[in-house]
Amino acid sequence: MDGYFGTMWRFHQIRTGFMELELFVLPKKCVPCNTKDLRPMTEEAAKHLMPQVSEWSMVKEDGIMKLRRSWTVKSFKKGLEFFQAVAEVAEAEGHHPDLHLVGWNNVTIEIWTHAVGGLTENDFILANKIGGLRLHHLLRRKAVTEAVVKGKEYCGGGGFNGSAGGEGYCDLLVQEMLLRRFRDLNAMNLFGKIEFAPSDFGLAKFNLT
Ligand SMILES: C[C@H](O)[C@H](O)[C@H]1CNC2=NC(N)=NC(=O)C2=N1
Repeated sequence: MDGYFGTMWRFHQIRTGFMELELFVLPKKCVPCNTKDLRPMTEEAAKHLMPQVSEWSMVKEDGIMKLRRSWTVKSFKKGLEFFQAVAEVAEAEGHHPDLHLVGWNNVTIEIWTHAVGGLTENDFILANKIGGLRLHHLLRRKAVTEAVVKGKEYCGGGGFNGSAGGEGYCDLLVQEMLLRRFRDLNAMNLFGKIEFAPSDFGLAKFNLT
């Protein structure tokens, strides 16, 4: 059964046995912010949609709800390149984020609908499109550091060496945890693909391609 939630949401109610699954499908395109009777969504409605933009957080400042996400870029100039890529998307959507570049390499983007002083579907659409940009070449390779740290944590004495890859000794349970973590990092598509080759005698190798 399909239904509509608010002006633009379409969701499918899929009866899977006893459970009713509601999948919210983001509309493809922003609407002009001066569309008649466009109004800010409630905090409840916004929370319902946050799983669609899982890498973003929802914040409230001076009573205004916004979507926020941060990255660390390789350099100041790469930060501006990052903004340029975001600007292309924003211009195409006719909907614009607030861009912050502080401490030369810390990027934060906030998205909200100024015309209504809160969140609308446009903000979620734009967040999704920004999240879909392949910008890992501009970003500091936190993922590997994180994976290395995780590796060290998980592997105790063994640990990993090298930032663009490495190997370490860890038991199969730890390998399973690392595999899941690397899958999450790869799914975020923020950095190069991390190949993680667990082996059955505890030698876990990973490489950032
Ligand atoms: C008419 C056009 O939709 C408006 O000027 C747009 C431009 N971009 C915008 N971007 C955002 N984030 N909020 C707005 O209200 C907005 N208004």
